[in-house]
Amino acid sequence: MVGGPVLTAAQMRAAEQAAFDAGVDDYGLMETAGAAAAAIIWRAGHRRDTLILCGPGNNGGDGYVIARILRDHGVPVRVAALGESRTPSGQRARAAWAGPVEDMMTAAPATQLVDALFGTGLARGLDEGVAARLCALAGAAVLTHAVDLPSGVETDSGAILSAVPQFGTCIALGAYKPAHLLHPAAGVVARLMLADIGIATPGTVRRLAAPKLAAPDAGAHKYSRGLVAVVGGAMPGAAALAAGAAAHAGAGMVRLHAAAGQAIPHAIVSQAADDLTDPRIRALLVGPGLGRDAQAAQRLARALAAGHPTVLDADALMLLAGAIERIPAGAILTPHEGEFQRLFGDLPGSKIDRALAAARKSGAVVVYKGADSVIAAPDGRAAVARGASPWLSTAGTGDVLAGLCAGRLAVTGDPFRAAGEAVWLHGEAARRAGAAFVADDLLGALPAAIAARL
Ligand SMILES: NC(=O)C1=CN([C@@H]2O[C@H](COP(=O)(O)OP(=O)(O)OC[C@H]3O[C@@H](n4cnc5c(N)ncnc54)[C@H](O)[C@@H]3O)[C@@H](O)[C@H]2O)[C@@H](O)CC1
Ligand SMILES: Nc1ncnc2c1ncn2[C@@H]1O[C@H](COP(=O)(O)OP(=O)(O)O)[C@@H](O)[C@H]1O
Ligand SMILES: [K+]
Repeated sequence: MVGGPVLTAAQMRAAEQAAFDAGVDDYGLMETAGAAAAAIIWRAGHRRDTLILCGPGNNGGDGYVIARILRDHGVPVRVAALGESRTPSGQRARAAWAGPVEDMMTAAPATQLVDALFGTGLARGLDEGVAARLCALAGAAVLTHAVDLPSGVETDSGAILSAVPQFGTCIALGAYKPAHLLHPAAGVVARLMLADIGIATPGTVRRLAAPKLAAPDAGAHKYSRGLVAVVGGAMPGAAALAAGAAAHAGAGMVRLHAAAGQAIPHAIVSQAADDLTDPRIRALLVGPGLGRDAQAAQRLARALAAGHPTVLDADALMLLAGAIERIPAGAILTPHEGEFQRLFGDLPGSKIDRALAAARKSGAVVVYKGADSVIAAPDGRAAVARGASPWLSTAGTGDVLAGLCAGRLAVTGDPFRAAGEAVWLHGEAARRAGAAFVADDLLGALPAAIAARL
């Protein structure tokens, strides 16, 4: 479920320093990084004429290494710099290129553009003229690659500090950085590649990867696979969507506690009374369509008192604003931006930092939703999803996600794992549903999304 590590600029520098302290050669590491990036660019572009933009730091140094290697492969390469190289490794790489270096502001465009202007050392936005030139050269190219990061994005927050063009590929060196996964920066890159540079990059924040799921074993029965209880409320459709998602997510049985007579899938057991005492309940979901009146507050209180592993979404989160101490330890919370703000206020740092702080404060696994969903656990683990379909921005998809969380929680008993699997399945179902789907369509796409991970 967890993929490659996600390191901030400071953590990446520390990882490099640890490698240097252990005897790795400074310039050798740049050669390794440049070679890894060059291999990816060569596979994409072969002998297309190429312009490599090199900045003054080590990102530029990578660019000179890439230029030399591509030239050795017979690629017609030109290099254009933004000033002199200021780091010892960058200077050495430039000397080893031993070819002409044009001025970036006047260099002619090429079919393939490589951006090696700035990476993790970017301190402020590019000067307006430089950013405009980068955009013009990228716009004139057919293939575009950003080395480590697109120049102009803030490594740790994913903010865009100056105009950045769209890149076909970004080659993350050694580890992902938050800007590879967090919006708006994540949106300027179509394809993200991780290049191994041979150093250890330890970290508890990872990219969310495809999970490995298991089919029920031969002796399974509906209760052994997990009973999910969904507490419905004022808006019956929301709880019905969530119950359907929980059933498709692998739970053996789903009970929907809602007023009788509403349309729900036949597989869902409807029960009018809120009898939540059944000890076989492995996950309880409350929030979608609950409402926020006194009756809703009462039903929430009963659900929390039942003491089952709990998923809290939507109205339940709004009702708990100002009372996060009522959130049971080990629960899963699935707030969107508005709900997150109401629950936790204005926390500092990146979306990853905020999700981690919220998980620590609440003692719950927090699924901080959006185009870049962050799943954070109180113990400091986090997984960041990239590339969710923007078609998910339609009513009811959050209810489906909450149901998936409950279903996976019933199956696995592990809130962090369950939340990660749910976010991945939700994203995969959306990808399979294509364009212009509605929340109900996600349910139909779930079996194939699950089958693909068995
Ligand atoms: N430390 C290492 O040996 C390695 C570093 N690597 C590369 O090095 C990059 C980091 O290198 P650096 O720390 O040198 O940083 P960068 O190459 O990202 O740029 C830093 C330089 O640009 C200047 N600068 C920052 N923002 C500017 C702006 N808006 N306009 C003009 N100048 C600006 C800084 O003062 C500094 O001189 C990584 O992203 C990666 O590409 C890789 O080669 C792997 C090995
Ligand atoms: N622009 C977007 N791109 C990708 N995913 C999105 C986008 N907007 C919303 N989502 C996802 O869609 C779901 C919406 O949930 P939510 O806001 O609770 O909606 P609702 O309450 O209507 O179900 C979340 O899983 C969220 O991560
Ligand atoms: K770059």
